[in-house]
Amino acid sequence: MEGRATASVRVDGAPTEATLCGGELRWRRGGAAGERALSLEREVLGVEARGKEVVVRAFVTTGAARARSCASGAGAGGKGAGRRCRRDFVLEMEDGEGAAAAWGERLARCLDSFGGPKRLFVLVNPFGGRKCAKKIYDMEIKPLFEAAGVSITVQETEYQGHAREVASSLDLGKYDGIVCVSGDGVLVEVVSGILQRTDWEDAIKMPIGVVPAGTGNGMAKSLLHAASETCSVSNAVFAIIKGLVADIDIESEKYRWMGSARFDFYAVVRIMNLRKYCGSIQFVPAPGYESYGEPVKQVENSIVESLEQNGKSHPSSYPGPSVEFQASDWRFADGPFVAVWINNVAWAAEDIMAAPEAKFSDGCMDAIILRDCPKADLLMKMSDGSYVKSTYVTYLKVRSFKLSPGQLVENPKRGGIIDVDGEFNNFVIYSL
Ligand SMILES: Nc1ncnc2c1ncn2[C@@H]1O[C@H](COP(=O)(O)OP(=O)(O)OP(=O)(O)O)[C@@H](O)[C@H]1O
Repeated sequence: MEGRATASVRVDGAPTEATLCGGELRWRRGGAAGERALSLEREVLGVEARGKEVVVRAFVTTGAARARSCASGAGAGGKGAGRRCRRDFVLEMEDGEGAAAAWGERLARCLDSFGGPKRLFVLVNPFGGRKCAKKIYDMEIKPLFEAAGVSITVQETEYQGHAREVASSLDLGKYDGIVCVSGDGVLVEVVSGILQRTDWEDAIKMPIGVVPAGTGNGMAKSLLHAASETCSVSNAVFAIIKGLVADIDIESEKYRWMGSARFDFYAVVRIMNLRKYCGSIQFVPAPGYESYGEPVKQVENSIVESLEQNGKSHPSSYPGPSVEFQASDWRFADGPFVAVWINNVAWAAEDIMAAPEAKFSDGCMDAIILRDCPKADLLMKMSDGSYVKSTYVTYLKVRSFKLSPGQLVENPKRGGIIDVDGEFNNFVIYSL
């Protein structure tokens, strides 16, 4: 961080002194307005010298949220800030163009030191959610990237599976990150595409961001919630520009949680409508959960074979998880079940906290097993995750999981639905 610098400036025509110190830009405002402080890291997107003026492009917290964060000592624009809005501040340098250019460079160097992305590849799914991702991109996302001086290459997805194809062949050397303006489905496709690449071990290091523009947006909600941010389009874009998400220690563990299953790092297995289904589950419990279920005497060969098959269709792509579990590690539970969910992020959608104990990097999947439950009881308590305390719910962490779905109890001719983030499956195994 550079040392303290001061300059005589005019703001809104009034003379004052600007100070840059410790990553904060301050100046005194006229009348009772007092001092204005901008945190370059948490509030400034970009800066431009224009003649005698330095234009500071900011994304500041507003009203009550700002007052609260200052009063609590969190500093302007600190974590947990509420609504933000775009605002330009113009500092007119008393010493003319040379001073403006020097201050512009000084501020730009400080912003660069935070390491935000300079070149992003953005995938927009025009069919996600309420089909307004394109409009969201034009109205809310593009202006923020432009203010931050980020160079953008945009690609609209044209059909299902397109994002996977693009990610599998994209020239990653040209970009600092991939951003999905979509729901979770396109994000999953991007990760799958990257894992199909022959250079997947390097490619998986590419930062991937998501801006919520789908129906559920569970991953965007989970990431922003973990960073104590409200789930919104602008907060997601700001987090991408500022690398705030990386601050919460996802970066170092990215490979682990993304590589945790071949097809999904965020997987929800659902049997909907509170009907009861036969079937069974087998799992390797995480440490501390060994008492759940019953011991399995002999692991079916199919489990081992299926896990070993992971990745074999593309010899040089991601080979799938290596499995070293012994037969004695496996346990089982038989149905009937109302629902079986496997998650490794907390939020399944913006308003459904499916797995309140899920952590990005704990090396486990969270299994939620519902044997029976009054429907109203379940729906009411899902928004805050407290439904897992219900006596009808079993919640445990597992290292490996197999679901063998059965038929509907009331109608053996009908099976349930297995949903892996929107894609139907007949038979599912997840392993870490
Ligand atoms: N142009 C397109 N036409 C049809 N389908 C598309 C197109 N582009 C992408 N898709 C598909 O749309 C599906 C859903 O996308 P996405 O996840 O963005 O939104 P969502 O399903 O509304 O949100 P969520 O997954 O959070 O519930 C993906 O499977 C993707 O392959």
